[in-house]
Amino acid sequence: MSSVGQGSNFTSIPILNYTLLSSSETRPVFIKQLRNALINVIAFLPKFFGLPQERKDALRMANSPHFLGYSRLGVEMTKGAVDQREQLDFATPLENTWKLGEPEYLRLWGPSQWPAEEDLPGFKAAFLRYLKAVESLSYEFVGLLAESLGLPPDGLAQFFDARERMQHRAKIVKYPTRDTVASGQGVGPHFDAGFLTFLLQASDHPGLQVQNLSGEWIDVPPRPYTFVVNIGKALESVTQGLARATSHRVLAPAAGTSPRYSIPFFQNIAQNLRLSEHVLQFPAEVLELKGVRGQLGQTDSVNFTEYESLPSGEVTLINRVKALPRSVQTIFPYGLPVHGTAY
Ligand SMILES: O=C(O)CCC(=O)C(=O)O
Ligand SMILES: [Fe+2]
Repeated sequence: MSSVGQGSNFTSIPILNYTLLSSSETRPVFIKQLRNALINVIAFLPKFFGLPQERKDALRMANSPHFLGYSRLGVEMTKGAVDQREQLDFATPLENTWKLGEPEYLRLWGPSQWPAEEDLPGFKAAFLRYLKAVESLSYEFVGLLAESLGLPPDGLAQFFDARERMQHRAKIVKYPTRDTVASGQGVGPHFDAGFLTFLLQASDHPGLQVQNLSGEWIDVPPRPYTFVVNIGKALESVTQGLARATSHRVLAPAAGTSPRYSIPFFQNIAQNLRLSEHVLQFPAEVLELKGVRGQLGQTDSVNFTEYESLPSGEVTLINRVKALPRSVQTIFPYGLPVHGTAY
């Protein structure tokens, strides 16, 4: 498993071997289960995207107030420009408990739309296993991260509700080649929302890039059975910038090659937090590391800047509204619930 970000600037992506952290007998078992889960889900990607268009459209995101479902090529936008990708968003299992009068952002978590069993036997079961394994890894990582920043192992636990009341999101993504799409923007420059993203590059394609501390774009080549771990904007905020959010993008695969596939898992934080009310006390020697890093270059990504001022769930809703304007028109026919700064 690999990770971006380190004390000094980077021009290639550092690799972190999670298995070296094994201290108990259970970890190797967990790692084996995780690897099996990865192998099982990768095989479904061309199968799902190869379904007849009407079978995929039956799961359209506009059916879901939770923004979970299928988005056709050309409906999603980043920084106001169309992304050239097709995707199915789903999430860890959770019933929605929103009631009329409560904030709209509490509608964001709820059940997924899964492909019909007769269309793709085993799809739902394989992805539910995958979600469980990566969710568990993500919580372990948060504990390690807290320790690495000089906090107690549970020092970041206040940003999560009880596990059974949390929902984390994932999706499967297909990037067609430049032969068939209108631009080279697979997905434009952006930050992810919450704490950590575990991104599985599920085919052997270049295209993913991250911005280093000087603002240069660095390739992140896929390595079999590794995750790219992105730092989300909420984690940057609660760590007072010690962990800098990963600015990243995907370039469409070259003409004459084949489609690229990926599976990001986005670790959410609780929905009703105002991060400005949760100021962590880091040891002075850890805070000093920011000075060692020196002046940071500009990033091209501009989203999720509202964490300081708005409830965390609202920040996510603003992003969904900006990124998926067409789905929003159907989900909120009487007008948009929130208007964030334009990006
Ligand atoms: O497909 C990828 O490799 C990256 C996807 C991504 O950054 C996202 O959907 O947030
Ligand atoms: Fe991303």
